[in-house]
Amino acid sequence: MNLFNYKTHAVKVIFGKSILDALDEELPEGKSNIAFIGSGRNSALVEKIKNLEKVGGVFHFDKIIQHVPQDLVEEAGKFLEGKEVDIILCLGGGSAIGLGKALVLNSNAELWVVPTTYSGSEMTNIYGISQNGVKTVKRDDRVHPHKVFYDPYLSIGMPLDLAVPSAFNAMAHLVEALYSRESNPIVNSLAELGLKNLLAGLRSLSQEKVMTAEINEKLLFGAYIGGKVLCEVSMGLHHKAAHVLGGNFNLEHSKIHTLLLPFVLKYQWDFLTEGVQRNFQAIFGGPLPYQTIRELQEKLGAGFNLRELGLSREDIPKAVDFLMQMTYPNPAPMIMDHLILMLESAY
Ligand SMILES: NC(=O)C1=CN([C@@H]2O[C@H](COP(=O)(O)OP(=O)(O)OC[C@H]3O[C@@H](n4cnc5c(N)ncnc54)[C@H](O)[C@@H]3O)[C@@H](O)[C@H]2O)C=CC1
Ligand SMILES: O=C(O)/C=C\C(=O)CC(=O)O
Repeated sequence: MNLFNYKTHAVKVIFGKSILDALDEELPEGKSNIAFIGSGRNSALVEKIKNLEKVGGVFHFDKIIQHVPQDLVEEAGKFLEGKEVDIILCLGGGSAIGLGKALVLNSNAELWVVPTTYSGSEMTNIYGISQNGVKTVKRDDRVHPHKVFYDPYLSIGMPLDLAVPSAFNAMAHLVEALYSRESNPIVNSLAELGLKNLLAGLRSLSQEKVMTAEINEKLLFGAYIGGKVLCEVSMGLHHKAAHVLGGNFNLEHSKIHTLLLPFVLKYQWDFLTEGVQRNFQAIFGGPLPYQTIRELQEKLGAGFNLRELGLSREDIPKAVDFLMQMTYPNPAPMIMDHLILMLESAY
């Protein structure tokens, strides 16, 4: 008998329906006022939402900045002051969703999310706000979205240099869930399912070289499960390293996740149990899954290195210092020289 704890969150997921049809069905009777958080790229859609029968007013805040600066939260808060908002509707990537999460902390509105990348933030109770160059990441169940809408046609025009790294960001959540100390049979099965969908989507993309609704559906499904497991179990070295390199050295979020993924999995490999190794091998279809991942990244034009992402070589020991100061469960021991070697090879 396996003994485990499993905490999950109440959220309604509407997968595969056009966002306008889905909103029409999900909005309560009467007239709802909506705070729409999403970039100006969505103005045409906002006009269509305004025309839905069950919509009262739509207040569109269109300034989105990665890592959610505190000043931006205050600016958006002022914009919404005095407006009776029933629903905060975020449409965009992790940055738009992050701003919506910060706003819902001071609001009685429900948080509804339409993700257009694969960050997975729409399925988590995690939020981050940055101030004076420092990003603070917390968990709070009040920021977990109430409803999530996945519309594969909406983000079909996503450029591949955004889609590919973002899909590897989702893969990182699933990979770390598979070896998380808190994992359990439910999270394990979910992680396998998510990885199979992401791999199928990425392999099709590497052949077809163009995003289709079918590929986007697979990637969105993998991202949905990726966000869910990110919320449900603790993450290890990979996420801490991405947090340090992204937050403290300002490297782009999804690209740093992409780069770290094979290097960190290699670092962990010998410390994974045989059962976990076999699980990875079965999912990725080869003896060394970290190699399979890197080869797939190269085929997709995402075989990045730390130098081109903007880190200077002298910053490697500084980054490792930050990592050594953090405490978190991880399969492989944190050994300073080994971590430096890992980042040197990623450089
Ligand atoms: N709280 C959580 O659970 C999580 C939070 N995050 C946070 O989310 C942020 C990163 O989110 P990402 O989604 O990677 O990037 P992002 O939200 O910063 O978007 C990157 C760029 O792509 C554009 N974009 C978004 N969707 C598009 C589409 N379909 N077509 C064309 N352009 C599009 C955006 O306007 C932006 O310019 C980071 O701050 C990260 O820390 C990421 C994962 C989980
Ligand atoms: O940094 C945040 O806003 C919160 C969590 C994440 O970004 C998770 C991740 O590293 O993808």
